[in-house]
Amino acid sequence: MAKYQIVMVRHGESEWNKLNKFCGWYDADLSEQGRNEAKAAGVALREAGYKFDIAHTSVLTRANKTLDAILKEIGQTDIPIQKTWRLNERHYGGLTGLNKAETAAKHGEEQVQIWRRSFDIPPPPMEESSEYYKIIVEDPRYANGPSKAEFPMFESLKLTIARTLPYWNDTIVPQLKEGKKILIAAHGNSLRGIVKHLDEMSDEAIMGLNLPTGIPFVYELDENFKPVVSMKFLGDEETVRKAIESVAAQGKAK
Ligand SMILES: O=C(O)[C@H](O)COP(=O)(O)O
Repeated sequence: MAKYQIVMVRHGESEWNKLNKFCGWYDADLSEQGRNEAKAAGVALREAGYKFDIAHTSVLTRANKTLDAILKEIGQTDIPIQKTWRLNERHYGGLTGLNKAETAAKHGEEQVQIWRRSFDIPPPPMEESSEYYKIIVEDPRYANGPSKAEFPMFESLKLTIARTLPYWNDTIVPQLKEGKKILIAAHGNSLRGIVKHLDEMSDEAIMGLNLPTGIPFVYELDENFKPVVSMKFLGDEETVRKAIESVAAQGKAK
């Protein structure tokens, strides 16, 4: 029997999703479509009657704004919001800012698929000479963490999970145990990490999972935090399928 329930949502389309660029820790804003998706996510949650006690999000604007739009739509802008770098998108290293289709044309679709979806093969590191290096490393939102030693220059999904899971275990699970109703607004790969953990997906199986932007999904968990209901999307099947396929297709050479 389900004891706990938690809702998660990947941010709406960002300006860099729209341009099909590897984004990672670059702080791209929502696109107009992304703002609409965030609002629609709020409408879906409102219509399904969801209410929350607390929300968690990354320190990146696209996730924060998605959360704000949802809370506005469900009339809950006053609930506590906890922001953490641990829910950030994976750091895309030296790929940050590159167009995914152009990268596939240059290095091959297979290589891009490995960079995007392999469990433990990381992208190349972000060099200090990158135009994004300082913008990210010196961003004041990281003043309280990650520490210099923890600050990533690239991340595989495995490395992403290694910094996301402690937050799940030490912050989110205790709140669920207290009976809190929780919403997480985060990113494709930080959420894939949580999904992999909850559904005990193999390193191979997780490669096939793409999360759509802006469509909330629900987990119902038993007393041992094992899913009774897994990844139930609040959207019609066809819309969800198409949104997932379009994320998967981002790595195809045109
Ligand atoms: O950081 C990014 O580029 C995306 O938000 C996630 O990208 P991916 O689907 O290529 O992993």
